Formats: sequence, C-alpha cells, structure tokens
Amino acid sequence: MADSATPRTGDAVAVAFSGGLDSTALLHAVTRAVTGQRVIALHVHHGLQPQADAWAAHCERIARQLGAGFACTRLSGSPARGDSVEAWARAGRHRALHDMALAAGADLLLLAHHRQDQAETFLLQALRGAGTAGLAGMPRQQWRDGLCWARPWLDHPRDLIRAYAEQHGLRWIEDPSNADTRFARNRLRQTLWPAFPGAEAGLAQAARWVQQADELAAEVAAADLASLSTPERLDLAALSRLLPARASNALRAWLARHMAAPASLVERLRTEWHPGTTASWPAPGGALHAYRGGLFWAPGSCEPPPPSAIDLSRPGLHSQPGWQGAWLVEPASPGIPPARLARLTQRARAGGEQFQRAPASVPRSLKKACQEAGLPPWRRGGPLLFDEAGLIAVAGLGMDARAFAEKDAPQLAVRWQEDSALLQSEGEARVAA
Ligand SMILES: Nc1ncnc2c1ncn2[C@@H]1O[C@H](COP(=O)(O)OP(=O)(O)OP(=O)(O)O)[C@@H](O)[C@H]1O
Repeated sequence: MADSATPRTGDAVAVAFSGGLDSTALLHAVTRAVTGQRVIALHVHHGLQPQADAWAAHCERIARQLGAGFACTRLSGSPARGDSVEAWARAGRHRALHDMALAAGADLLLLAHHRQDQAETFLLQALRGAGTAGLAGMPRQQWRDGLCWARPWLDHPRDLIRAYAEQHGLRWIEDPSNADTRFARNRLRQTLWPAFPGAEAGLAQAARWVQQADELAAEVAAADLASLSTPERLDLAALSRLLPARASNALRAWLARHMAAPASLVERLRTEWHPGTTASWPAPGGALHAYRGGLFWAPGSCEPPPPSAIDLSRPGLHSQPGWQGAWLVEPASPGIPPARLARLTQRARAGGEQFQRAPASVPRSLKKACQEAGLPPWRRGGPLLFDEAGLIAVAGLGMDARAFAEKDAPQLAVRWQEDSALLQSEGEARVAA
C-alpha cells in the first residue's frame, strides 16, 4: 500500500458524482481548476430507487455540459436478508468507483464529503461506542489498491458549498431518501443541526484530534510489536508488563494483522489470560491460542477435514487448503520410496498412533513425540499421511523412519509447511528483492 506521499502516475482525475448538491459543486470546481488532465465523473446506479435511471441520465448530461467524461456502473444483486441496505450500497459503490476510476486511467478519486459529513460520522461512531479508528472519521486522503481516495472539501462548511452552487446556478438532484428517518444519519441530521447550529465545526475538530491520537497509538503499537511479536507469536508475558492501555493498543494492532477482531475478543484476552495460562479462543476466521507465554493465531476451522486420498509421488508444493498448509516434496535423503507416496491417505490424528523419529530409535506414542518436539497443542492434530503399510509422515514432526527408503534407492523427502510460514517467507523474499 502506498502512503499519502506516493506520487501520482495517472493522467486523469475522477470525481465520484452522485448528482447531489455537493458532488455537483465539486465536479464544477474541478473541471474549472484542472488543466492538462482529463476529468471523469463516475456515477454509481444503486438500482434501489425508481428515479435512479433518470438520475444517471441527469449526471451524464451535467458531466458532458461541464466538459468532463462520464462512466456509470449499475450495481447488481441486492442486500442479503438481515443485511443493512446502507452497508450493501456503500460496499458496492466503493468497489464500482474503484474499478471505474482505474479503467478510466485515473489514480485520483475525489469525493465531495464536507465538514458536516465528518461531524455526523464522528457522532454516529460515538453513538456506536467506537474506538479511536472510528471516531477519527473519514481520512482526507488514503491510497487503496492503486487509487488515491481524496476528500478535498472535508474541512469546508456545508453552507459554503451551497453558496458556491447557487452562485454558479448549478442544478442538482434532491434524493428523497435523505429525508427517510429509518436511516440513522438522517435522524441525526434532522434533530442535531437545528438544535446545535454551531456543532459542525466542534465535532469535526474533535475528529481531527482523535485522528492525531489514533496515528500516535498506531506508532506506539508498531514500536511495541517490533520488540514483542513475530507475525506468528505475540509475547503475552511481556505485554502484560506494559500499562493496560498500551498493552490493549498493541494487542489490537497485532490482532488486526490477522482479522477484524471485535472489542469483546480483545477484552476477553485481556481479562482471561494470566501468566501460565494455556487456552484457546474462537476468533473470526480461525482461533487464538495462548501457550507458553505467547499468543498464536491459527487460521481455519477447528474441525479437521475428513480423510482423503492424496498422491505425493511427484516433487513440488502440494497445497492442502483445508489444512492451511502444503506438503513440500523434494528429492532428498532420508526420504520415502516414490512408489509408496502415490496412494496415500491423509487424515487427522485419531489417537493411539505410533511414530518413529529416527532409524536408530524405537516407535513411541505420537502424543509423546509431539510433546517432546515442542509442538503446540493446536498443531498436533495433523494431517498425518499413511500408506497401506503404515504411517509415512506427520505435519510438524516429519517422516516416520520406518518408511525410509534404502540409502541409495530413489527417494523423496516430504515436509509440511504451514500457510502462515509460506506467507512469511514470501514476504521476506519481497522485502529482500
Ligand atoms: N451514487 C453515487 N455515485 C457516485 N458517487 C457517489 C454516489 N453516492 C455518493 N457518492 C460520493 O460520495 C460522497 C458522499 O456521499 P453522500 O451519500 O453523503 O452524498 P449525496 O448526498 O448522495 O450527494 P452529494 O454529496 O453530492 O450531495 C458524494 O459527495 C459523492 O462524491
């Protein structure tokens, strides 16, 4: 992801154009101010209101009158049962704006949010009990997937924009859904601004303070995590020696690298973990495990996949998505005769298996072997590979010495790699490049 200082390379500026007052004024101002680059108005047709076709036609007409290009996307589908219409429309709109901007050769997308929008966002987030990331409101500028989303009028009072539109005789759409009090933002608008006319400036300023505090918290978290964590493990014992607010801040930042963690999960981890605790917590997309003073993230379902047939007789990386890892097969000694790798069964540990670590040792319980190897409990479930004659390999432990090929016979070594380890080494390779 590029930062706010990333230089632009596109030859066009895109304006997110709903046809409402604010984006009409913005499109007008941009077409007057920008020279030497194309200006393109992007409209998203949500398909939610009967007037939407007429709005799209209006937007195209205005864009052409102002000398701008025009593109429009009609969203397909509809919100799933129980989903918020607003959230569905927002997600679809963002995707469509992103795709249209890049297709038009623009790497800058301007949105017409202003100070009142920011003030409303701050209050709505506060009413939901949001943390600093939510209370900070909308960023002025942010690069996401090759596109810079910018809100040049975020500090502008709404009245100023209306005055500009009236002064230039602009025509805009009044969306009747803006009066629909089923939407929280509209309810807030109708009650707050008449009662507190000066609140817009104060609330937007509060959002700016929180933005600064949030940036500071992110910097402190990054510094703490640099010394207390690896991508795989967070040192809970060291974390618990920090001030509680600082520890929570670092914990949230570490969790955010893996998932969208609800505040309740952060709270549970903070209150339920004590030195010496071995425990697991379900988390979005996987599970968290506390083990030997560290917190570990294990993506994927806790339920192991059912037994399956697998052929590992050819060298290469054989991905096992259900197991969040892959078998790496390569010519090496000690190894397994390739013929024995052609018809394998892959399954979870069932209990009672025996594993032999080296030719000179003896078979012993797999459970003991895992403990001895320091394999954390959640990594002891498998997968295991068997052929007709017996155990071939165990993820995290290695090959069973009873299956080794004769010294000079053809052989392939089989090794398990976790997806997280693969991602990590890919990341390291990218950094090195
Ligand atoms: N359907 C849409 N197509 C393109 N851009 C949109 C659309 N809806 C919103 N936007 C962009 O997001 C900004 C904020 O959206 P919001 O819903 O607050 O605005 P609006 O009331 O629909 O219109 P406006 O802000 O133009 O008065 C808009 O100013 C515009 O830049």
